[in-house]
Amino acid sequence: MAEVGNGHYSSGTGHQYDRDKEVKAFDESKRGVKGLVDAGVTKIPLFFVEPPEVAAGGWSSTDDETGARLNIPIIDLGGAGKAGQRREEVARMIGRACETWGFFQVVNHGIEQKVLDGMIEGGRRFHELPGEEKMRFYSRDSKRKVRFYSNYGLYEARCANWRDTLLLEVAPEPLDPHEIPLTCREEAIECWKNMSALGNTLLELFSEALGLQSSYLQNIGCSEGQVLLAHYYPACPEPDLTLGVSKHSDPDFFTILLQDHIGGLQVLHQGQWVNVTPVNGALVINIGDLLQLVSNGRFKSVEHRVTASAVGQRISIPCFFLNNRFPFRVYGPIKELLTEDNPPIYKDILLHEFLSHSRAKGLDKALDKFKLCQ
Ligand SMILES: O=C(O)CCC(=O)C(=O)O
Ligand SMILES: [Fe+2]
Repeated sequence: MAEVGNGHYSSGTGHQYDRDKEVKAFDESKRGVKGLVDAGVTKIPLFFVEPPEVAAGGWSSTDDETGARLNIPIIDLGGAGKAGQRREEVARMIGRACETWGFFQVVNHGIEQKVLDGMIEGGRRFHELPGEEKMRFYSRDSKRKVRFYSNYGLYEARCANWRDTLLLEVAPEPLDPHEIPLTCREEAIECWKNMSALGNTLLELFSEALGLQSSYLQNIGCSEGQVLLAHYYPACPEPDLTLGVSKHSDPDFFTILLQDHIGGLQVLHQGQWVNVTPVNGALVINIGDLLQLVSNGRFKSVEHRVTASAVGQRISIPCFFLNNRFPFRVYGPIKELLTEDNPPIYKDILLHEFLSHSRAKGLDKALDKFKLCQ
């Protein structure tokens, strides 16, 4: 079996494969994975090939021990407003979902369907622009608040993913709307405003579920920074050999994710990959590493991945709640949550320490390094 992901690779045919050179050429084409598909590739480049035990074709299970299909919880936010009748009940349900799954879907979240559909279509229009037009947004410079790229960490990752991304850093500093590509400008602004409001409601519910004042998590800056992405997963000619996103947990406080009807997102639950089945109009919410940290491990930042598919294209729109513009902010387990029976399990850490470790680790779980007892 061929060995991949260690710089130089010697294929079964005996010729030398220069991985670094291929990766660089791919990056410098500035056309992303969509560019490969448009060029008509029928075999994926080797730097996309996951080891066989990792690729999606190798393992997937979605049933519990009774054979019933496992699913992440779906929570109805109707009546969960500030003075709503279901507020307490919903906070409890959310708390349970965050403790057990780290993932749930919400319906009746108050964001109009046309805003969601508009953003999916806006994302699609951007990624389906002619290559030359998209190229001018192509960048890996994290100082740029608007950038198109394929594979965050392309050069560091063991293996590339079958996916392109448009990134918009919408907060904490206001993003000049003129910087956003015209093909999705209005849609992105509308989507972000709505997701930002929903994010604040969720933070209140998370705070209440933890037994804290409603505004606690907002007050410590959990919704200060927001990054809106439009991922594009082209159809893949060899979907069993690669992934749309490798297994990872999100390095933020939490994520709101809009996905289209294609599917492919999977959550690692009790050792099994569970499909996050698309529900029309629903949004997927997941806890990130930083909420796991501040909740002292009570809320779980759960690993997930996206499979590649022969059908497509799939579009997803995550909004990450993370502020990487205040690198010297310190986060650690919230003191009010600690007792003799619940001592801190993590250190207090500087945001930039955590983020640079998380970046260096690529897409693996970074929080473990900051445990007090290793
Ligand atoms: O596209 C998806 O469904 C998930 C993407 C994801 O996990 C991420 O961007 O961190
Ligand atoms: Fe993720």
